[in-house]
Amino acid sequence: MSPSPRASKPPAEVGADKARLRRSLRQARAALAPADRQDQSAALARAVTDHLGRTAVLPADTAPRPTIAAYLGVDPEPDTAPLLEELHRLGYGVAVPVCEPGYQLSWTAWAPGVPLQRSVRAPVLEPTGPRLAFEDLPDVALILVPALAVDRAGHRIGQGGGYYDRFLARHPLGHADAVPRLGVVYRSELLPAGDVPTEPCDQPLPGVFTADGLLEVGSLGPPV
Ligand SMILES: Nc1nc2c(c(=O)[nH]1)N(C=O)[C@@H](CNc1ccc(C(=O)N[C@@H](CCC(=O)O)C(=O)O)cc1)CN2
Ligand SMILES: Nc1ncnc2c1ncn2[C@@H]1O[C@H](COP(=O)(O)OP(=O)(O)OP(=O)(O)O)[C@@H](O)[C@H]1O
Repeated sequence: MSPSPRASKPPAEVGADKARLRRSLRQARAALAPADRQDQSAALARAVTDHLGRTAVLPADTAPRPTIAAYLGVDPEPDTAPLLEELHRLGYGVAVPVCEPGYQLSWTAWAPGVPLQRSVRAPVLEPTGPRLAFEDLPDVALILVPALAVDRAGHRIGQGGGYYDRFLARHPLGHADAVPRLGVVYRSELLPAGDVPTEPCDQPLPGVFTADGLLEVGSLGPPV
């Protein structure tokens, strides 16, 4: 009997499919005009802060606002600097990831002007300040997840380290302690459902921000 088209592929084949898709997504991302990237980054910042304004249960004015677990976008990723600055201005705590051995993430506080250094493990910038376990961040309201693309089923493909899959697997969606997590991509990186190859360890996202706003997976349109 021939395998059904929906039968799961061997892991090595999925890995090769992901590597191919990553290559073409990186090329397409690098080919976006800088002005387009900048416009979309500004619109992404508005999309995230609009969403928080609608959904966050804000404590009294005197209390600190919750923490947003964000990241520092590195060219040609969406530039998250305008977003991080606005979150800080609004009084949110902002934390960004630090790459640790074994593809683990720790977290460190970000504020405008904090000293940054290039990670020894990945081509990203990280604040030099004290590192915290995620569990020690105060009151995290949202995890913003970097991605090269997200499909309309909520499947994400990232840079290939598996950092976020490992991290999110510690607080899987549906568990009582799961913190909301939403992807961040350029418009062209929101793909038809099924276009992102998946492995069992991939952590799905319940939604994704583009420059057009938040798309929740339940409302991402008909299956393709
Ligand atoms: N801004 C940002 N920070 C992040 C992530 C991210 O995706 N974006 N990560 C998300 O997990 C972690 C870092 N992981 C990364 C792993 C690899 C590459 C990367 O670009 N690697 C190679 C490509 C190698 C190849 O061609 O296969 C490179 O040097 O270009 C980037 C980030 C934590 N911090
Ligand atoms: N929970 C996990 N435990 C062990 N290995 C894992 C886990 N999650 C992912 N991996 C492994 O990490 C590698 C990279 O995973 P994947 O291709 O999904 O990366 P990615 O999501 O694109 O990267 P990133 O999260 O760093 O942006 C794969 O070999 C995958 O099997």
